[in-house]
Amino acid sequence: MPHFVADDITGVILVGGKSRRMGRDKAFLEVQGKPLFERVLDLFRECFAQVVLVGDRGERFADYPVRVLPDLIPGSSLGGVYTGLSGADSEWIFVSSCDLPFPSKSILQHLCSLREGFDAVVPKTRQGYEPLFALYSKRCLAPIGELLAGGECCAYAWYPQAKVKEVGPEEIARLDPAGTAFLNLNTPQDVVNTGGIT
Ligand SMILES: Nc1nc2c(ncn2[C@@H]2O[C@H](COP(=O)(O)OP(=O)(O)OP(=O)(O)O)[C@@H](O)[C@H]2O)c(=O)[nH]1
Repeated sequence: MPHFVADDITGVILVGGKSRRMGRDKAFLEVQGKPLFERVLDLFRECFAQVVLVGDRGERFADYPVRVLPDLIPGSSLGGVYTGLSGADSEWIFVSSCDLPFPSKSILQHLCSLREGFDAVVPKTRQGYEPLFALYSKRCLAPIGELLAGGECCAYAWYPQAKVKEVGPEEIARLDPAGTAFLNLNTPQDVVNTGGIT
């Protein structure tokens, strides 16, 4: 029997977007011999009973036995969160972007343990919110949908309309002493800076 962190949460990996700064599809950028999105996929499969990808050009993932949901509202990562929430069978989803080389299981577990009484659980480091490695319930659909319908796509502009639990910098630092959990790769220089990446 697998020991999931939670079998009532769907893991949602965002694989849309343009990868303009990277100049090539970030999802398939290899880190230590494995495509970036697959590193998150492996973690999510270990943690959650269901995992889906959200993004366009689903045929890119034909070799993987995973469901791909096309964006309902294309053009932003928040639209991807909205699609994940709409399409998931479960009340809760855990969202990750596909460009985190070192997604943290400790942070994931901690966030999941705090959801009781909240609509979303979101890390907040000294750099600000990390909405693309966070937990959302379907109660977030309405405020996110309203924001997107108004043409806005700021990932956290809807927080005042929901009960959002913030997990602050001290807690995050304790769970991620190396400080790599939210490192994401946006440019070829980011890849060089990270080192050890082929
Ligand atoms: N499903 C979906 N995911 C998206 C969309 N835009 C961005 N993402 C995802 O959100 C995460 C962060 O993406 P960004 O780095 O902000 O944007 P990007 O378009 O991938 O890259 P740039 O073109 O360089 O800004 C990545 O996992 C992307 O795959 C979108 O419109 N739909």
